[in-house]
Amino acid sequence: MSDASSTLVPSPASGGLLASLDPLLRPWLPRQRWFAGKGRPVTGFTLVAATELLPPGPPGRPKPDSPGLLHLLVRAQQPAGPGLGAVTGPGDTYQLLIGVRRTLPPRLAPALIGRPSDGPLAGQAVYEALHDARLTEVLLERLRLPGRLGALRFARAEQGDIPAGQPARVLGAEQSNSSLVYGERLILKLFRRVVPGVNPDLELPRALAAGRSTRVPAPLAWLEADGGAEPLVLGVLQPFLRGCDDGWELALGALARGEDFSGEARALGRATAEVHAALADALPTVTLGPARLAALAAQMTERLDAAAQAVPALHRHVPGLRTAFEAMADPSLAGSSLTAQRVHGDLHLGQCLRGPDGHWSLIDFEGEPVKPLAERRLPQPPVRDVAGMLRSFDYAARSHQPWAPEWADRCRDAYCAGYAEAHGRDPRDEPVLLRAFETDKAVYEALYEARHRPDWLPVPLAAVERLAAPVPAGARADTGGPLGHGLD
Ligand SMILES: Nc1ncnc2c1ncn2[C@@H]1O[C@H](COP(=O)(O)OP(=O)(O)O)[C@@H](O)[C@H]1O
Ligand SMILES: O=P(O)(O)O[C@H]1O[C@H](CO)[C@@H](O[C@H]2O[C@H](CO)[C@@H](O)[C@H](O)[C@H]2O)[C@H](O)[C@H]1O
Repeated sequence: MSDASSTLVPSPASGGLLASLDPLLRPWLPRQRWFAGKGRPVTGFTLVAATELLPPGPPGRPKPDSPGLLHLLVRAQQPAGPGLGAVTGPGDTYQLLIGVRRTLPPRLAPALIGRPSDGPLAGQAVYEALHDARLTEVLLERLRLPGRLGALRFARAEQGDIPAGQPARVLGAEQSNSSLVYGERLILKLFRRVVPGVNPDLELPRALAAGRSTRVPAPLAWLEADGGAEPLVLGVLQPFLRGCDDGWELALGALARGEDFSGEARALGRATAEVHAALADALPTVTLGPARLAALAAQMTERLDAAAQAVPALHRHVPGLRTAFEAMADPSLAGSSLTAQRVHGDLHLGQCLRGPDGHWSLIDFEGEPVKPLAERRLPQPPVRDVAGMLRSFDYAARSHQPWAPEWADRCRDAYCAGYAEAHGRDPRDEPVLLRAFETDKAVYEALYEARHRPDWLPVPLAAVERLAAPVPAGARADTGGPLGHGLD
């Protein structure tokens, strides 16, 4: 363990701090859902930055035991794992919000991280601050007032109210990050694993807001830290879309009731196409000629090979899956060029929220969390998002007992039809591309599930089996064709 700072200046309060937190954080961090380095031991921590957002009150007076709020950026040292990609190499940086109290009220007991035995916080309760209403209020107040504090910078959008005094609740634990909902009016997403550079989850919603898109909540404020050449985006505050249902829950509900979901799938296709059109208007597009398409195919093959090292069940499918990427690299099959633009990057049913009026919004533009930031920000063929949604209908159908393949086929078709209505291009007319992107996504999912939810691994593996089968020439990607479930 070392307290050496990197490019960020630790506050004076940080001396010896990390050494005393180390024994607490080592077992606690890997248990967190958002911890990206699962499966490898944490061998130590380096302090990147420590900022006191609220100094703890002195015990006794004026208020007995008022809490302190400490903002920490810590680098967790881990041995690199095989095939796990750059972002989970040694030294991912995590954002922690730490509450400190001498006496922990019983309601905060589940948030306890531990009590350091030495150092500046010796004997005090150190806990996850997001569960303490007093501390989440401090965070909101900071976001209302732009400015700097230590390594942190608070910024506000030119437009949009941020109401004060909103009580916060922590959103459910099944997230790659952590979110606080303030008074059912605002939602603050706090990124957990943070990297320097422009974060697409701030960049794209801001660009869409500037273009007056109604499909994405506009950022109201954000929090960054100095990160050398480029800042680290730590959190984004947005309006909370009240009374929304997410597409995943709605799809599972429809399945459970034996209901068709193709009307919603069609509306989702339209919403996706609208967001794509707005992104293409707002941000640069590029043409991918044969060489760039071949390079893209090569990257997908590399990802496949790396994933197969980490997920042995993928091994026997590698030759079949490679054919999907080879076909994409072949201009006679895939066409000689296509347009790439900024896309969502990790679109699935859980990222789609339907309002009480039936209007669909898209959220979470962070991209696939395991990919390096630079890669997530590259223009991509929009079919990447389409493929993500097609996979999601398949996921929903597979998580239903009994498996409902026709339900998924209808949704997949309707989604593409809706997309075509709003965009003018039907994704099913590009079966080679669609198969390549669906394959790339299923491979990503296999890696994701192996790492985070091993019980779910059979879901992407079933798709892998289907996608590894050779495609007859001239086939169209519809429910009766090679991308449908007929081959399962
Ligand atoms: N603006 C919003 N309004 C309402 N709910 C939201 C909003 N943004 C996010 N959510 C809810 O928060 C959950 C997690 O948000 P998300 O951005 O997907 O975080 P993560 O990247 O950690 O998964 C979503 O599934 C959704 O239920
Ligand atoms: O929402 P996140 O940004 O955290 O995305 C990650 O987690 C998702 C699961 O929560 C994962 O999505 C996969 O499972 C979904 C069902 O839970 C399914 O609808 C998606 O199609 C499937 O990809 C996503 O891949 C991952 O990046």
